[in-house]
Amino acid sequence: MRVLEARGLVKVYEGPRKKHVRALDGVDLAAEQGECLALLGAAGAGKTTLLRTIAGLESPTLGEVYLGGHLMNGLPPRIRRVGLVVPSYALYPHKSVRGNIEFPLKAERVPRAMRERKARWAADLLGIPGLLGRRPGRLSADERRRVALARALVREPAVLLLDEPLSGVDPRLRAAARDELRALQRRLGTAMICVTHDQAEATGLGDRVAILDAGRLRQVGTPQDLYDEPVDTFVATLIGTPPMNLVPRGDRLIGFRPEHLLPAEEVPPEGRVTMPLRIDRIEHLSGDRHVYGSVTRIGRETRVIARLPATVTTPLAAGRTHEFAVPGDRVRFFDAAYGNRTAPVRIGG
Ligand SMILES: Nc1ncnc2c1ncn2[C@@H]1O[C@H](COP(=O)(O)OP(=O)(O)OP(=O)(O)O)[C@@H](O)[C@H]1O
Repeated sequence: MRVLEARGLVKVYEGPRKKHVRALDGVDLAAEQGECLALLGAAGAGKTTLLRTIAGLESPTLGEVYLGGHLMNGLPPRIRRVGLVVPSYALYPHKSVRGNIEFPLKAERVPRAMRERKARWAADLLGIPGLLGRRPGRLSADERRRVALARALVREPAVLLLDEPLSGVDPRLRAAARDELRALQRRLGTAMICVTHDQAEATGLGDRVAILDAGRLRQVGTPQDLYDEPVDTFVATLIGTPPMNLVPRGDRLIGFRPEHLLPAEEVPPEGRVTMPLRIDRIEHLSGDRHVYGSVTRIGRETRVIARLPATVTTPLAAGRTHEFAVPGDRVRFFDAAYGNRTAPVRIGG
């Protein structure tokens, strides 16, 4: 079931010296019940504006927001079935954890007994029932994050909007925090939109990933779709580390991922594209070899990276040239002028 739909959202802000900023420039987006949609984009891409517009904290210049099939334009945030967590968590310092979690219910004049029951339920969900009497100032960053999530969940929203939910989490604990967030969401069955500027976090967290750039959605798809079938060089080089290699050839760019560029003897001859790679440097990373160098023959001489798994034991050394190859079905073609995906061209063996 579709719980959220944004249609043709445009948001124009008046910036300094009356210059207009198009923070959103025609965004169409939908989220299904139980789905986690990761919203990925660089600083200033419009991610926060999109969340705030869905939540009702900003009104769109053009376009509509539907929740549960109902038009939300003009309706205040408190009556929309959404929960929002901002990067700072924005907890009220003078209120206890219980006061913070109950706050959205109080604003709706929910009776005290019901408020207490719901706050307890949300605190149990986040594993923080022991903190209800504390003030935010006495909590760790992780505990504050849990309080903010409990407060966003207490009204049982149909859509949970999380702005950089893991940015305050110690990098070593992020994978566990991500799993926990997904488990929580599955249990509740809400839709979730998570903003991030980290591609690995977006593909790890999202059932689908929406890529926003300068207020426009470049592509929305499963992490696998974006990785295998990027619509343009922006997406191709954003998703995956190291990024996709792009070799200019006439009016095209020939794209292939570092993990698909292997010593030629490792690639079945049928349909492969071969190229000599002059090796500059080899890095060893958790069993893989990252080979840095330049390729020629298939296009203009270009620096590329090949990522070889530990199972590939071909002897290679800096300063040498070795024949490498990419399986034909792994090569992607882009228009050199605009970066859009194009039909394949023959580049020979
Ligand atoms: N209240 C505002 N008034 C004027 N311009 C704004 C306002 N809010 C955002 N902008 C501008 O709109 C654009 C999009 O901003 P937004 O905060 O939505 O991006 P973002 O993708 O969330 O970036 P970040 O990752 O830095 O938070 C930026 O150019 C920003 O400067």
